[in-house]
Order: sequence, then structure tokens, then C-alpha cells
Amino acid sequence: MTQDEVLAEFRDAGALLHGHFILSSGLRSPVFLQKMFIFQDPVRTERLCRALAEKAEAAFGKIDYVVSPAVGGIVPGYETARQLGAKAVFVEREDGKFQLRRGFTIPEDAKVLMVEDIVTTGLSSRECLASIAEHTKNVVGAACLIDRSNGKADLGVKLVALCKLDIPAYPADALPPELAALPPVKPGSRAIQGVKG
Ligand SMILES: O=P(O)(O)OC[C@H]1O[C@H](OP(=O)(O)OP(=O)(O)O)[C@H](O)[C@@H]1O
Ligand SMILES: O=C(O)c1cc(=O)[nH]c(=O)[nH]1
Ligand SMILES: [Mg+2]
Repeated sequence: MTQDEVLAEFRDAGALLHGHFILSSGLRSPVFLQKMFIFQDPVRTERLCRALAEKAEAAFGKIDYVVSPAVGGIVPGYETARQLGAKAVFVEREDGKFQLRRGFTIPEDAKVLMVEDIVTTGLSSRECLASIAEHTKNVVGAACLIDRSNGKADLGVKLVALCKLDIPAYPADALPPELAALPPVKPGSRAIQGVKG
């Protein structure tokens, strides 16, 4: 799948939004990829995750377990795992920290891939990887549908992205005037101090 084909899936799903968005990292951006508009369509999700699974397997070899950060990572983690013939588990926040809950375990000898939906600063991915590291050292790498940092985010492991984009993101006190003129909205689930979600 080419970068243009991936972007066309987001465009066709109405998932490529323009406005003033408060991102999970607290940064502000004029563009937001509403991945849930992708994930509400199982056929579209399957197409994207099949391509991601192929790319991840080519980079990392056989994968036994996929671990994803809730909420956004759950659906692509599951579908990518299905394509890989792997198991899918997820970490979710408890007191703000990602934890493996619900009795999920990761076998010691399992080769683990971390699957994220979107990478912006890599913060959620790094937090997810830190949580996985409490259970296993056997992480082969990471994969995501879209890397908005265009390869700049450092996860500490190799990241395979189905599509790399260079989308601007600004600190709240350094907004360009056209962005500052729009009312900000915060679509994600991470709690940000001083911001109503
Ligand atoms: O690379 P980062 O700067 O961490 O940004 C990307 C993260 O932001 C979104 O999650 P969010 O915390 O908004 O919650 P969600 O998964 O529930 O949508 C997205 O799902 C990634 O996990
Ligand atoms: O950085 C984020 O929070 C983020 C960006 C984006 O485009 N989509 C998303 O779901 N989260
Ligand atoms: Mg997320």
C-alpha cells in the first residue's frame, strides 16, 4: 500500500480533519486524524492493518503477541494481530499510567510487537513500551498506521509506519495567528492538566 493510498483511506473515511486540535501531548495542530472514522469500518480497517502486518513481518519476522495502548490502539492492534496470526492484548490507563489489566499476560518467550494507531511525539508509544517492559524484554519493535512526526519521534525501538507525514504541531504559547483564531477541541482520551477533555 502506498502512502497516497493510506492517506486516501483516511480522506475517504472523513478522518482527515481540519481545525484547531489539542493533541494528546498538549501540542496544538491544524490537522487531526480521527482514526475512529477508520475503525468504524471493518473492511477499511482490515485493508490498512493487513498492509501494516505485512510491513511489520518483513521488518521484524514472526510476531507472537501484539500489545497496544488503549483506546486508539485496541482496534488496529487486534486486526494487525489477526493478520499476523498473533495474540492481541492492550494496556490501559490506571491512575494515569498504562497497565496490563484484566488478567492479560505476555508469555516470556513470545516475540512482541507494539502497535499504535497514530504517532505524533511518540509519548503514548514510549509509555506503552515502558509498561510492556515490566512484563518482557522480548519486544522486537513497533508499528503504527500513521507517523505524523515523519520519522522524528524516537521510541527507543525501530518503528515501522504505514504512512509518514510531516504535520505541524505547536506549543500552546506559540500558535500561528490563523490557528489561535479558531476555538480548540480535544478529541483524545489522555487527561491534560488544565484542559477539559
Ligand atoms: O505520539 P503521541 O504524542 O503520544 O500522540 C499519539 C497518541 O495520541 C492518541 O491517543 P490519545 O492519548 O489521544 O488517546 P486515544 O488513544 O484514546 O485516542 C493516539 O491514539 C496515540 O496514542
Ligand atoms: O497527537 C495526537 O493526540 C493525535 C493526533 C492525531 O492526528 N490523531 C489522534 O488520534 N491523535
Ligand atoms: Mg492513543
